[in-house]
Amino acid sequence: MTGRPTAPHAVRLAGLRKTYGDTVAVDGLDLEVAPGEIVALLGPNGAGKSTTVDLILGLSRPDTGTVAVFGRGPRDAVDDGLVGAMLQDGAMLEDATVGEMVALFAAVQPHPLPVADVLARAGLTDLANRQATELSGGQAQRVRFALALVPDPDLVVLDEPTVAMDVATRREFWAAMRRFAAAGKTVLFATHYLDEADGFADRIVLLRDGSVVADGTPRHIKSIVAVRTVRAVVPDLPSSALTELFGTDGVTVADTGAGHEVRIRTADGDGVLRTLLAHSPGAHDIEVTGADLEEAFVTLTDGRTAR
Ligand SMILES: Nc1ncnc2c1ncn2[C@@H]1O[C@H](COP(=O)(O)OP(=O)(O)OP(=O)(O)O)[C@@H](O)[C@H]1O
Repeated sequence: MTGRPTAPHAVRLAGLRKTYGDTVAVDGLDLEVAPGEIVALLGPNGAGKSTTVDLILGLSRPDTGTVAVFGRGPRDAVDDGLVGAMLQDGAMLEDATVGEMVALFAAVQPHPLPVADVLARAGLTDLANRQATELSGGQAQRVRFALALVPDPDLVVLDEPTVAMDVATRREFWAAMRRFAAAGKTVLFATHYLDEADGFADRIVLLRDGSVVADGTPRHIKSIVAVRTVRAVVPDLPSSALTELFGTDGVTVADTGAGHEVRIRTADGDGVLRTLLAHSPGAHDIEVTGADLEEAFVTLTDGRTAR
């Protein structure tokens, strides 16, 4: 099949399972990504992100379940130039410049973007004549990004795209991705970086042990766990009373001289605040802060943190 897709889903995974020996890398994964969505696959080491990416790109086959990319098999979608991929370990060609590498890849695509255009979009115009093997880690990542753009794809799939990029390069990279997505394209990226998922994706799929444990906007993920931190200085209660009221789990008490500074992590910020003020009317410097994605992630993955 050729031509631009009209399928309702950019990616559709159904009942996907992939094992390596005794290791279940992907465990009954169902996922639908609509055209135009920007989706982050977020999870700790070994959650199954790279395996899922490989299955979507047709680089490996599932034990059971199905993968459809714009309604086609993943290999067909790639061959038709619908998918651009940026993998963690894409090798650089020996004896080729950056420009030559991009041109070589463009030559085998059904509807490539012009090479100069790709180089400009990836911020590589000034590096076009550099040997591909003589690039810094961050520059090599930009070449991988350029190769993902070459097919003029409708979907890009990125596995940990900003590893090895410094802060400025990372910012430029996401700006380029935003321009790509603004044209109505679909982006699916795997990441450990909570701030990137939060800042760039409009949907986060949180994976653990090969399954989806949460799926929604960053705001939704945070609302599921509704973690709040209540902080206050309590001048009129001993720390034993604070422990009696709030327990020790998620509670820290520090002696400040002018009283105790207490921090309480809770799903019920309002309730904790009411109890605190009922027992300590003199409590002051009170702060209630909402969950950030890091906290949501830790809670949803049973305390296991990203990298
Ligand atoms: N080729 C392989 N052979 C054996 N086991 C594998 C292979 N690829 C992945 N695994 C195992 O499958 C599980 C999922 O790995 P995967 O690389 O998909 O996770 P990930 O979320 O991408 O992790 P990371 O963030 O560390 O890249 C892990 O337990 C991993 O050790």
